[in-house]
Amino acid sequence: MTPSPSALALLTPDEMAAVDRAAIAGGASGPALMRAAGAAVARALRKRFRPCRTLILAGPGNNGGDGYVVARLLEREGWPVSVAALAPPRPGSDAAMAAAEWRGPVLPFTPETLARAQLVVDALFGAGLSRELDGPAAAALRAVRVPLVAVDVPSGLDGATGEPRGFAPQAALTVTFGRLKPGHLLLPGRELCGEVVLADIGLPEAALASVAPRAFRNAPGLWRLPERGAQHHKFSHGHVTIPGGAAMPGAARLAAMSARRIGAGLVTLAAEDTATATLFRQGEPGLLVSAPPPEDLLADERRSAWVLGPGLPPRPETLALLRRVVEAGRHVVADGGALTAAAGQPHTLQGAAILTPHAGEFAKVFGALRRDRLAAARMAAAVTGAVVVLKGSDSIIAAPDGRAAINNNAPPALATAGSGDVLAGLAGGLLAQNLPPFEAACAAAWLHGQAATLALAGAAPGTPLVAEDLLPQLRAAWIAATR
Ligand SMILES: NC(=O)C1=CN([C@@H]2O[C@H](COP(=O)(O)OP(=O)(O)OC[C@H]3O[C@@H](n4cnc5c(N)ncnc54)[C@H](OP(=O)(O)O)[C@@H]3O)[C@@H](O)[C@H]2O)[C@H](O)CC1
Ligand SMILES: [K+]
Repeated sequence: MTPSPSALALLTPDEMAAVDRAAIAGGASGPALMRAAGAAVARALRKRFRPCRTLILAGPGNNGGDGYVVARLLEREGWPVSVAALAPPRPGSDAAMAAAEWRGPVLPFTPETLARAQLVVDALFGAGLSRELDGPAAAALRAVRVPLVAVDVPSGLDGATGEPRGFAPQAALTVTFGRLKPGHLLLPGRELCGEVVLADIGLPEAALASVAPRAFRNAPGLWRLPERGAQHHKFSHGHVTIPGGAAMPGAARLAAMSARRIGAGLVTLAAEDTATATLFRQGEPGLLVSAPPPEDLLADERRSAWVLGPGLPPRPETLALLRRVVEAGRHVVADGGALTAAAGQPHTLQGAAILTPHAGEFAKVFGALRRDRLAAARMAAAVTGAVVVLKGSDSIIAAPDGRAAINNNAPPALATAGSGDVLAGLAGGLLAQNLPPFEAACAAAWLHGQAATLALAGAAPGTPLVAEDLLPQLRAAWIAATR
């Protein structure tokens, strides 16, 4: 079933803290939320592990408070549990109350204590992480050699960015509450969390609704694919134009075949020179091929969407063509050569609808990628006014208004030659069908990942993929998105 946008919402640790405050201001009980959080961790853990010597590493805040609840609930089930407290909870806090209800062993926070554990529950820091992890906390987590279950996030992982601050341990399981955080989906956070369980701890809807989310998990429900009615004809499904060059004619062809398969009414390959036109004419019979120069096609206003870059050289001419198409008021997806042609001059991409850089192209255009890639993608979108798809295993789709989606359905094998051309073609095909740029970019990224997942269904991990394998899967990906 398609999830609702609110179920796809991601909240940063600060936003989650605001939800917490709103819940408590609205009459919810802090200790009850903590008991529900601890119970969710204990439940998830009991499902996956057999009773064994379990050590709870408890920090001074509410993350530690959750840990004391876990200790109590596991012990009640007969587990051999002990707690090692990094620091005592603040007197009078909910965590202090949870700690007072723990009557079992409290061991010194030492390497010897850790060495005896068969399972570690990391309840040191969660949403309240305020600085780099160091000292005994970092040393203890670095020394863990047994499965680790993280409460909310592996301690040290920044829930807003997915980047470790100082250090974050590798968890087998992470149990989080109410909403996922960007850091659960952004690499390396996604890998460090292991399996992620999202538990409902009874946060009131009104409290959750009091914070407007700015980030989302990318999935159908965040966008809808265009509807196709009987009264529609090929022009109402848009016309995509894709200029292509002699150096890499396959790139433009892959983009064009993808745009057709995602429902664009007409797709034209606009040849840069006559030799390329000859090559293009040997392609799919349903593709239109036009003779050079591509600019001649601008007079036809029905050519509403253009994909510029796959297989084009990163030359000033490519950038000049992009400017002419943008100035003619067309929706442009800028990829590959069109992006590299704009190295160091991001303003030249203003007016494009969607930019699809991988990390290397992003750095060339916008400068070295900062550790907070979500913020970097948002910055690039704000500077250019375009939707930016920062491609990777955790592609970030950022809109100029600050909305962002994180895509997490792409298998690693998708990092292959031509894969980006398919993505650009999908985005162009959806733009031509009048999807707004953010929705078109999100849908393209999801369909791309889904097509790859379908192409690899049943294959052993590590099985390679070529971009052409995606094409026959696009129909099934479409169907999956509309269920
Ligand atoms: N709505 C919910 O999701 C609920 C979540 N719960 C749990 O609560 C935590 C968040 O609790 P909070 O008390 O806000 O924060 P933490 O427990 O993560 O940590 C705060 C304390 O840790 C100190 N700190 C922070 N970073 C470091 C560091 N690198 N080294 C040493 N000490 C650190 C911090 O010190 P300050 O000096 O910054 O004050 C605090 O003492 C959430 O993650 C959930 O697990 C609720 O239980 C239920 C509702
Ligand atoms: K933690």
